[in-house]
Amino acid sequence: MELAAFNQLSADEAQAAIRHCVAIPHWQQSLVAARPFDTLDALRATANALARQWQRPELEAALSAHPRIGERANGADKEAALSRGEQSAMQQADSALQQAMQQGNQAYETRFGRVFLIRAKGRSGEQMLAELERRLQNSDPAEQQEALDQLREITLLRLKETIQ
Ligand SMILES: NC(=O)NC1=NC(=O)NC1=O
Repeated sequence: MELAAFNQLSADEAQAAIRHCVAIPHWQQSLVAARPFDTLDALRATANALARQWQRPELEAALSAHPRIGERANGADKEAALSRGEQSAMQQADSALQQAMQQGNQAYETRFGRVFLIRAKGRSGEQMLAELERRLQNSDPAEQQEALDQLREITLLRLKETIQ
C-alpha cells in the first residue's frame, strides 16, 4: 500500500491494514492516530518510537500471534501466512535441527515462562538455535529486553512490507 493511501483511509480501515504487524491494539491505534505522515521514514520512526514503549504486558499479548520457531503456523489468517514466510528456513531444517529447536523452545519456556521470540526473517535455523542457546543464559530483565527488541524488529519489518 502507498503511504498516501494509508494516510487517506478511515481510522478503522487504517487499523485493519496494519493489524497483522503486531497483536497490540494500542500500538495500532496510536500509529493510525499519528497520521498523516509526510514520508515513509516519518511513519517508520513513529512506529519504532511507539514500539520502544512496550513492556512485559505488550510482549505477552503479542506472543499469542507468533507460533513457536519450527512449528508450522496453521491458519488462514494473515499473521499465520506471514509467520510461515518468516520461518521458511525451518521448513528446510533437517530432523536433528527441528528436534534441537523443539528442545530449545521447551528449555526456554521452562526458564522464562513464555515462547521464545526471534525475528526469523533472514536467519537460518542454525542461527536461530544459536541465538536461543545464547539467550537462555540471559538474566530475566536482559531477556525481556531482547524479546521486546525482536518483537519490534518483526513488527517494523511487517510494516515495511505493508506500506511502501
Ligand atoms: N516465536 C517466534 O519467534 N515466531 C516468529 N518469529 C518471526 O519472525 N515470525 C514468527 O512467527
